[in-house]
Amino acid sequence: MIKVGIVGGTGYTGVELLRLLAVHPDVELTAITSRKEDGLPVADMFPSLRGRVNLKFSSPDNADLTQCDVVFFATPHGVAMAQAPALLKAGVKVIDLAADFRIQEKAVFEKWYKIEHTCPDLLEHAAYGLAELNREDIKKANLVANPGCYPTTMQLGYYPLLKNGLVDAGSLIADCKSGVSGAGRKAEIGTLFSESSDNFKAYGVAGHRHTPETSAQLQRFTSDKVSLIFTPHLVPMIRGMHSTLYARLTKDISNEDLQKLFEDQYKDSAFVDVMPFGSHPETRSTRGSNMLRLALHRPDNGNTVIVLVVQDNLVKGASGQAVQCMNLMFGLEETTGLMQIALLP
Ligand SMILES: NC(=O)C1=CN([C@@H]2O[C@H](COP(=O)(O)OP(=O)(O)OC[C@H]3O[C@@H](n4cnc5c(N)ncnc54)[C@H](OP(=O)(O)O)[C@@H]3O)[C@@H](O)[C@H]2O)C=CC1
Ligand SMILES: CC(=O)N[C@@H](CCC(=O)OP(=O)(O)O)C(=O)O
Repeated sequence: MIKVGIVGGTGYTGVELLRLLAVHPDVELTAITSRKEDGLPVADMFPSLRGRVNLKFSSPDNADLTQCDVVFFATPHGVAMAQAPALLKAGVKVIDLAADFRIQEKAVFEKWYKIEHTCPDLLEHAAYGLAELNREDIKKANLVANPGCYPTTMQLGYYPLLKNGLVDAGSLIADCKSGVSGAGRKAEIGTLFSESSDNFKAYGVAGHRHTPETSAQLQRFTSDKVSLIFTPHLVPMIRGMHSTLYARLTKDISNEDLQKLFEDQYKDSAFVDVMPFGSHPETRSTRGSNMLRLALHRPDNGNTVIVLVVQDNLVKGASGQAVQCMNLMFGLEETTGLMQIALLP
């Protein structure tokens, strides 16, 4: 059994890890931390876990995480980098759900996150945790940087187009929407019920930290210069993400061939569903599951291709993706413990 520790067990991605790992056949939950709830039984805070998780929260200072085989950091940016060096030295694998190891260039990370990077020497050793595009690196890694939720949709949607040189890499526009749980469980005015329900707005239009993360990864897929305009929006729902990705085709290709290209690309990826051409994927078809669904469109058969992508921001966009990486790091079947079907309605 893999002994698992979770730092940040009271947040949304933390409790989502607990939901998935409590029924994972190869996992023994070993330590779950919270600074505020030290000593509280986990199931007292989350009754959905009664009878499934018998541990208590412990303070991060007291938890002996070195007894774990792997530690997930479901914490704000900057927390994992403080503890990862010692854990790695003790032979513990680390999966960070925050951005500490996502961006290879220290200066770029510090510019966008406004935090000094305290272990830049580890950046080159971190595998970027998007299994569909980086499976072999993740299998060998001791340190994994789990991607941001929006970047997951943008990369999986744009990858086949860029890799095959079909679109102008300088013409990428991503119009993305997230449910409110994407902002985490901490109290903030913008995520109060009376602020975010029955309301809709864009944010971060002038610049969002997922742009440098996504651009750097997309640039790996093409020698052409990538230019990405990314606009996130907050939608009045709890879970779910919908990304509408636009690009200009530069090659003559039929819709059938375009569709086949995507189907071939993801035929061995259990968590990417390429829907029939012209479909309209719904966020609820992914709710609670690790599945990302996408569909291609081409209005008036013109030279604009649109990729619609949906996922659950807390599963494929965060905790499910992290478990997928853990499976690969420990030589398990990638899908172990992750085959839940989405909740309807
Ligand atoms: N929500 C989402 O959809 C996604 C989130 N992410 C990323 O995952 C990470 C976690 O997000 P989310 O679960 O939403 O966040 P939450 O705000 O819901 O939870 C944060 C957790 O971290 C703990 N924590 C906060 N500060 C510290 C600290 N200094 N040391 C140790 N523990 C700390 C908190 O518990 P306590 O205060 O009790 O210690 C809490 O359990 C973030 O980096 C986020 O950007 C990534 C993809 C999607
Ligand atoms: C709705 C909402 O606020 N979403 C978050 C993104 C959540 C995420 O993916 O987080 P990290 O990349 O920060 O880990 C945001 O835009 O900041």
